[in-house]
Amino acid sequence: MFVSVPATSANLGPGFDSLGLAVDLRNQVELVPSRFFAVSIKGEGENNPRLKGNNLFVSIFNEHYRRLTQKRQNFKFTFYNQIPMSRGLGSSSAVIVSAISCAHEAAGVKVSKRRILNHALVYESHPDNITPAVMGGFNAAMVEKQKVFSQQKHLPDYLKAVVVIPNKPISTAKSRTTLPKSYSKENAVFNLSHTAVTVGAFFNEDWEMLRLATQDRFHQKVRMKMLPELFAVQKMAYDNGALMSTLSGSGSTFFNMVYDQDAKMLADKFKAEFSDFEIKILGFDNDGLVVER
Ligand SMILES: Nc1ncnc2c1ncn2[C@@H]1O[C@H](COP(=O)(O)OP(=O)(O)OP(=O)(O)O)[C@@H](O)[C@H]1O
Ligand SMILES: N[C@@H](CCO)C(=O)O
Repeated sequence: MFVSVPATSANLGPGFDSLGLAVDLRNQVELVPSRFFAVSIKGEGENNPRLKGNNLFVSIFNEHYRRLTQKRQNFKFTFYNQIPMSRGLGSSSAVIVSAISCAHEAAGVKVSKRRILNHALVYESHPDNITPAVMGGFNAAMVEKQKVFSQQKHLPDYLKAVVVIPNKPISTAKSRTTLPKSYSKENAVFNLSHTAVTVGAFFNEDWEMLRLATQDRFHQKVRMKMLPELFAVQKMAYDNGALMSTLSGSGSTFFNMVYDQDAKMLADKFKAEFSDFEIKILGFDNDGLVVER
């Protein structure tokens, strides 16, 4: 059995802890019952010995498998990872969502995507990455009484993401501690109004509106100062036709959305200027969590 989950870009500028979308880059895990516990990793993380032991996936999987079956059973897990770790592309959400889904599959218990999402909230308290990871597409999400409520919009093929992935990781947990404890009314109204128009622009496919609407006053500047080249990345994106250019999650990746025909030109400019960073052109993912039995 295979379970796969896409990478995600969260916040999308002003929509802190609420907005996110899924891109076409996946972590896949294969699960086979086995006499002995075994982990094999291909791709991202394959040289990280910490991931071979009791990693985040295995601990969440075991917790749910035991809850569902009251049994202990060994499995062989093979991970095919494409999502870079701690770079703001939702690697932790992909792991959390795939572990919960795999545990239900292995236990033979049917489960809806909505229920998986609500379980995922226990491990990641903000819903902006886990929601597109499960549902695919663009999502606006909120939490009420420990449940996620969200609205989804599929994204068209004629839009592409050009992602700039720095060689430096940023831990979400650590980066959240650097954010202000409170915001002025003026800045709160700024982010609230820009988030509202961003959501409207996605739903109405008014892509040109995103340039103005996706500005933020809550988190981006503070975080970008940790890697000041990101200011130049954002300027280059806007100078070369980007529809939006935002810090992806807590960083360090920068997410740039463009029309298909502008993607290669922008990617080439980034490659020429930021040779230490990885540049990828990605489509959007409208499927979210996929299980293949
Ligand atoms: N493939 C993986 N296998 C096991 N654990 C992983 C994997 N990918 C990520 N993790 C865990 O998630 C942590 C990274 O989570 P973090 O929230 O800091 O980054 P992110 O999810 O990539 O970024 P963001 O939340 O900003 O999108 C890693 O330190 C590791 O514990
Ligand atoms: N909304 C989260 C996304 C990263 O997981 C943050 O900005 O910290």
